[in-house]
Amino acid sequence: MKEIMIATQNKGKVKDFQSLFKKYDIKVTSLLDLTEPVEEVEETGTTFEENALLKAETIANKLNMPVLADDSGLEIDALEGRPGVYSARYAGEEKNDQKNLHKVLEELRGVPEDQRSARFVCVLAVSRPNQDPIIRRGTCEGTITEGPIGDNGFGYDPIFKPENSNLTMAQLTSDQKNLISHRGNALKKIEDWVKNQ
Ligand SMILES: O=P(O)(O)OP(=O)(O)OP(=O)(O)OC[C@H]1O[C@@H](n2cnc3c(O)ncnc32)[C@H](O)[C@@H]1O
Ligand SMILES: [Mg+2]
Repeated sequence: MKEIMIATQNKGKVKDFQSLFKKYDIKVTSLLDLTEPVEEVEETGTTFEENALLKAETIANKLNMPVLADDSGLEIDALEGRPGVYSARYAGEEKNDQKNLHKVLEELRGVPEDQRSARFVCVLAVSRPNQDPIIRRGTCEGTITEGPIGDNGFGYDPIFKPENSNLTMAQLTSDQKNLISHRGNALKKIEDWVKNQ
């Protein structure tokens, strides 16, 4: 079976990719599968594109093989785009999903529904030896709920209601999420590369 290495340490992303890659018959491996753990790549960029490329290139050079990286986050209009590229560490260095989403809810307290618009963003970067990288962005528009609902997914899924849905992302199955998600939309744009693996 073909394999793709994803330069991530995030279990939620790995699960999303496992279900996204099912139809291509591709096995997903990630940094969590390596016998010798690699140090986390410092995300020093100010854009999703910069950080995705940084993660892909660093790990591709280290492992000397093609690598796919994902940099993603939540942009909230009422917060001028925050948490944005800082989504993973919004409430502190320890990267706690619960603390992050409660910080967002607190900051949006009292903001009416029609001003709670937001989008998930996912930038995928492919780095491969001796070839130019591929960088593509996918988004998913929606609104922020007033409290967390649902147990599926990860990160900000329990407080994000995709447009045209009465359910939060955390109430969808992983297949339902992937059909409409930022990650699914970005992956469609690199499908040619995926099929050639
Ligand atoms: O860098 P890697 O190792 O891939 O893992 P990470 O968790 O640090 O990932 P990012 O730097 O890309 O930060 C993205 C954060 O945005 C949030 N996020 C991204 N995709 C999401 C999704 O599909 N559902 C909910 N939250 C998501 C979540 O909080 C992530 O921790
Ligand atoms: Mg990260």
